[in-house]
Amino acid sequence: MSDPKNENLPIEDYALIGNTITGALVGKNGSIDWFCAPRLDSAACFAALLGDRDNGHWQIAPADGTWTVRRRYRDNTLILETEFETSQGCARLTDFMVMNGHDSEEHCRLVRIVEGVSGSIDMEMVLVIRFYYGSMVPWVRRVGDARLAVAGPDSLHLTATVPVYGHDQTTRARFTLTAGQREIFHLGYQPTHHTAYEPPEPLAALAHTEAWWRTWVAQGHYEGPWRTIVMRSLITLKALTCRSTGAIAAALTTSLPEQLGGTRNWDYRYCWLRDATFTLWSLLTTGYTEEAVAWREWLMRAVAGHPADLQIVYGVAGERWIGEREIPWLRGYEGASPVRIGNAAADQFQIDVYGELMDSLHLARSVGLNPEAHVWDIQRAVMGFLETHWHLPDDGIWEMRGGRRHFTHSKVMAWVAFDRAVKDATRYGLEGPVERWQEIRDTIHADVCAHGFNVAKNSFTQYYGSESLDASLLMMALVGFLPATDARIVGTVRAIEDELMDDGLVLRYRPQESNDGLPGTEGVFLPCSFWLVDNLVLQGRDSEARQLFARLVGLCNDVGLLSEEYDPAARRLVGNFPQAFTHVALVNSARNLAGDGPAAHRARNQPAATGGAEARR
Ligand SMILES: OC[C@H]1O[C@H](O[C@H]2O[C@H](CO)[C@@H](O)[C@H](O)[C@H]2O)[C@H](O)[C@@H](O)[C@@H]1O
Repeated sequence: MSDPKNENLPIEDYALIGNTITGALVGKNGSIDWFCAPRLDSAACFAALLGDRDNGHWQIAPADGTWTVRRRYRDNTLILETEFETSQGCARLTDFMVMNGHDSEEHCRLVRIVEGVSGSIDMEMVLVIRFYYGSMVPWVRRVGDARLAVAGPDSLHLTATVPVYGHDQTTRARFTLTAGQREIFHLGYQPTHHTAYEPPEPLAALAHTEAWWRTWVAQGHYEGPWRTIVMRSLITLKALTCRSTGAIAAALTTSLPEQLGGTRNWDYRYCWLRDATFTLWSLLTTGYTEEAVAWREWLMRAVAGHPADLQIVYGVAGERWIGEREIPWLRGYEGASPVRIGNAAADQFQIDVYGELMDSLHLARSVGLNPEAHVWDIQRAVMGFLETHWHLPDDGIWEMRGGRRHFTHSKVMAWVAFDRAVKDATRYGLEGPVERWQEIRDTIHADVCAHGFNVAKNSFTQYYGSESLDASLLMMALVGFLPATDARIVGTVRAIEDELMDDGLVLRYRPQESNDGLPGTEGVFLPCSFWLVDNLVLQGRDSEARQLFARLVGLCNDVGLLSEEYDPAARRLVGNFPQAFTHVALVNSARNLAGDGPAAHRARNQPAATGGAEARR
């Protein structure tokens, strides 16, 4: 039953389950092909997603291998139900990770309940555990009714209501399900040195987990249009937050390729200041304040130290060392290699993160989440660093590896940092130097308008003096740098529509024009496509905005999930999955379309529209 062809499933065939410390991807074939434990940035013990079946997976499905599948999440939860319809009848598989308030970050429990719905179906379970990213075969032994798999520091306990047997470094079970019959499998991770293990009572855990998610959802106040898809995005964002540390990861996976068969394969299981602040915007403005407080505490711990040592990305507990390396024994998703863990972007200098940081703390204050006094002290220290560094070239929002430049978007975000510093100091009576910040803010504005705008193209461009376009410029109006109706912004949006789109969706930039230091190319970037929706809304191009939004929502898979990018030629999702950045952008656009989103909120902060005469050069 387990796929003998060893082919990877399409990315859109996966659904997410998780416990807000780690998560797993369940395929439409009932196979869990990606699972890192105990944290989402720990080593994977199922890594078939990035290699072969033998790199670790756990499949429960009808034995004859031919079925049709329907899937859904139980309403407002992260509990997945997969129904297999076969010639023998129908079976329902319910998958979830136990939400247990008392669980430490070192434990994690996966439960799979399979029920006969009709007929009498032969079922099979195949469990291949390979610790350390698919490389380590564990020693498996019986402990009472359970099987215990151990490899060094990691162990997994399997309990099942049907007999299991070991063969060829695989644990298997075969059983027949009749209508109304229920069988339960449970797999728990814990560090090997924790000798005592207590499996949960699965049905009580199911009820508790369902109630946990419903209670969480009920805390929010999003009632606008597209509620189903927006709530699924918010639940996905919550699943990517780390309950124990407050961090917010960019995605669940590493190395799902930006181009099928390509080398642009990166590890996203970390906390980017940029992605996390964006996520915060979505959660905070839909009523989820607890996550904002937890993230702010995470942030203050992570950035503690000299402002010059601030990184753009950290491990989920704030670890600074997340050095990038390749995993040569994994062949890569559909052969896209290398598979990388860690991320060298941690050593980059990216000016936009200062703007995102100041903007998110500004938002937190504006919704009444008044931070402790030391938060402003850290912000002032960060601003002191930015005063002497904003004018330097940097690596930019897209983390290009082709050398530092004066990226226009980076300078705009430096403007945001000074703008929000001035506003916070003025509104809340906080210590300045306000006048100096005002001066620098105005200097940066003039600098961007003088050097980032290309008269011939009637557009802002990727970096000072360049001819190239870049979708990050769509943020200029969204952060309030200029009004969306300013002639220069209108020109930039038009230029992006004319030159930076593929099949009606937005590319980040054209790699061949932008020297990003990498071979190959990539798909269209879904967050940027949502940013275009936001700009269209702000320019009053409502029906075009709605049309584009509907197209983007249509790219969600059957359970409402999106990755980072989309390949219009192959008509497939590409890049890491599910991706916070994309789901944030979806939530923001839905709210912007309803007239109550961040774009409108930030637009209220911006200077009056001008014809842009001062920008001519
Ligand atoms: O495409 C090259 C870069 O891709 C990754 O960065 C992207 O993902 C980050 C996390 O979502 C996001 O913050 C960034 O803006 C994106 O460009 C990767 O992490 C980089 O190492 C890589 O150079």
